[in-house]
Amino acid sequence: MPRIAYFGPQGTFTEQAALRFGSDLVPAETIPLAVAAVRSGETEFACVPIENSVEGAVPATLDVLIRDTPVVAVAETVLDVRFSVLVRPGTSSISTVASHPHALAQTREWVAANLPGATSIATSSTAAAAAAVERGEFDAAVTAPVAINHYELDEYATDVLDVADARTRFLLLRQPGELPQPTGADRTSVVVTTPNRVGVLSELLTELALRGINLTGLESRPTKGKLGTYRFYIDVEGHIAEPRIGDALAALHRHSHEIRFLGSFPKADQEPAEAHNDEFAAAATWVDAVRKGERG
Ligand SMILES: O=C(O)C(=O)C[C@]1(C(=O)O)C=C[C@@H](O)C=C1
Repeated sequence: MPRIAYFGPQGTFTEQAALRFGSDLVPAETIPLAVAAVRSGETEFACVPIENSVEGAVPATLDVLIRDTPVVAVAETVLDVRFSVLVRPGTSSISTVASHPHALAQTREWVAANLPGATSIATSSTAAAAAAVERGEFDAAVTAPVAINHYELDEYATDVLDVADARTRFLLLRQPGELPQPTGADRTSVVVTTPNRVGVLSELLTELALRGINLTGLESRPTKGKLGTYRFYIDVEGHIAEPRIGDALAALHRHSHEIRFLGSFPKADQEPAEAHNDEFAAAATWVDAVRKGERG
């Protein structure tokens, strides 16, 4: 049974996501530590959050994907996000509310309306906030609903959320190896650093558009070097095994200083991509025949 390091401690949303991939779970205190477990070979996989429909990309995950030796995503899953507010039994007044910054951001209006005057405090994860409340450090924690099973706390409120239908997407990462088979509904992810000149980003995107490739995500993060220099994280529909995707990635390689492949894997929604692969295959067959002098 492969071991999966996950962004913990026990009771995080990420633990819920990781349980969809396996049951031999190893909690890590931070996202970098979860990924470090894969890089060192301590676990085969790591499960980490990558983006939330309300708060956007998870910067800690973007940053760790580009550091050190490569890791690639082999699967993803999407969880509906709904928070619980947990308190120590007998709590009568709440003046501090702790949670992961993404969770605090998604419940800001609820906290302002229901716990006026309470101070929000950021913790490393939602479950770390529950543990801190249990220890008496804060009055309340904004957590995943499953956290109630792991900590000696009471539910003060459930189904807490400012924006309905919030979702978080999680990746299952491992060291590079054999790629998952294409399914017809895949996502491919790369990160590139480009030369700093006019139009370079539009050139990258044009390479995708010309091949009928649907962009599903574009994020930038500072290179942490010179001010104003960025890396671009590009997600597209399709699998590197498809000629048009392979061709587009080769074009991105030509346009960039650095490129790192972050995986081709089945999309959680399994909605087939509009691939036009038959047209690309027919065109390649025609070029091949022309080269051989068999067609005009
Ligand atoms: O702290 C957790 O429970 C997590 O799994 C992290 C995380 C996130 O990074 O966005 C996951 C889902 C929620 O949006 C809030 C926090």
